[in-house]
Amino acid sequence: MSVLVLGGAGYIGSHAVYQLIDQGEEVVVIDNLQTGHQEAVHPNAQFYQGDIRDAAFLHNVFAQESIDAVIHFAANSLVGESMEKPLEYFDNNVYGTQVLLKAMVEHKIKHVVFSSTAATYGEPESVPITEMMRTEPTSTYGETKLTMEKLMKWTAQAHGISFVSLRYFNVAGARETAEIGEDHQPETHLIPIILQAALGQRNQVTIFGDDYDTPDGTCIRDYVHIEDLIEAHLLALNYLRTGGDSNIFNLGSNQGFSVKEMIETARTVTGKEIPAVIGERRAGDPSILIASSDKAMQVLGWNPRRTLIEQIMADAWNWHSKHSSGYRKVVEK
Ligand SMILES: O=c1ccn([C@@H]2O[C@H](COP(=O)(O)OP(=O)(O)O[C@H]3O[C@H](CO)[C@@H](O)[C@H](O)[C@H]3O)[C@@H](O)[C@H]2O)c(=O)[nH]1
Repeated sequence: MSVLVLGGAGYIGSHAVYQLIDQGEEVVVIDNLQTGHQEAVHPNAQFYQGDIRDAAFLHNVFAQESIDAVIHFAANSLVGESMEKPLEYFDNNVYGTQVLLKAMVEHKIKHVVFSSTAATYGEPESVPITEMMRTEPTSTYGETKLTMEKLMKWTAQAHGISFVSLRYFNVAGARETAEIGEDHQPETHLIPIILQAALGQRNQVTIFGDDYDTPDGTCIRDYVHIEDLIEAHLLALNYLRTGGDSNIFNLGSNQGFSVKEMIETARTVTGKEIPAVIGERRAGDPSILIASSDKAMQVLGWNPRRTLIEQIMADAWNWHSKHSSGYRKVVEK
């Protein structure tokens, strides 16, 4: 049987495919290559280019392949962009998931691991954030992911499907062997931006606000190494295949670093100056997001091992310095 990875050419999906293949799984990848890069797809995966909103296309893939489980990463995921294009986000993320679930029901596929986000919580009442806390997204992106979780919950209940939703905090780093890494277009994520500045591809990093209620005034985030994060997906797959009930888990490292601390860490790791200036706050940014991942540790047996921020930064730098233009030829200044 194969695992179907939807969005397997994106940053997180491509890392999942590599680890699944390392573990001896047969992998089928679907990606529309809108935000993914074909070079990121593992050469041993069976690749289909197409869109999950295309019901006939999905039906053909399910009919051709022997699939027992799906890992669903296929979604637009930029908070800022989602505020400008809400309909596009609901269409791709929510409607796409509806089409997927319909195909799963038709083809009797019983398990799905879902890529969710800390953005489902919005501004937290307190940190660390547990899965029991209120979900009140402050962005369209977070709202679409929460809606996708709800679609899954009700469909799963009615049709005997089991799902695990994994709410990621700030995913960072790259595969240690550096075949694949983090490259978004346009780039809005902090670590790639810092490292592009270290490579001289940007003149500086703009810190989005230094007047938050945090020790140095800049936003605090919980950065989790992508390889640890993907290990949780493999554990979730095993959990579902062995009869585990539908469930939701946070994935973070239970520690927070400010934007200033991240820039300082990058200066140490890269040995580069990395000029930084203070800019305006970015709309929709909560001041502090830190996960409690205790539930994933207890129920799934998750054991994140790459929790040193210097190591996360060093692995990101390893990929960026070897692929200085990402998956493209031209990098925007
Ligand atoms: O040029 C930049 C880019 C980012 N930041 C700040 O750096 C922090 C991290 O930003 P970013 O890397 O864009 O991540 P988040 O906005 O925290 O969102 C990430 O983490 C969320 C979960 O917490 C996911 O849902 C999102 O998909 C993912 O982009 C935030 O405080 C930003 O304001 C800057 O100061 N300057």
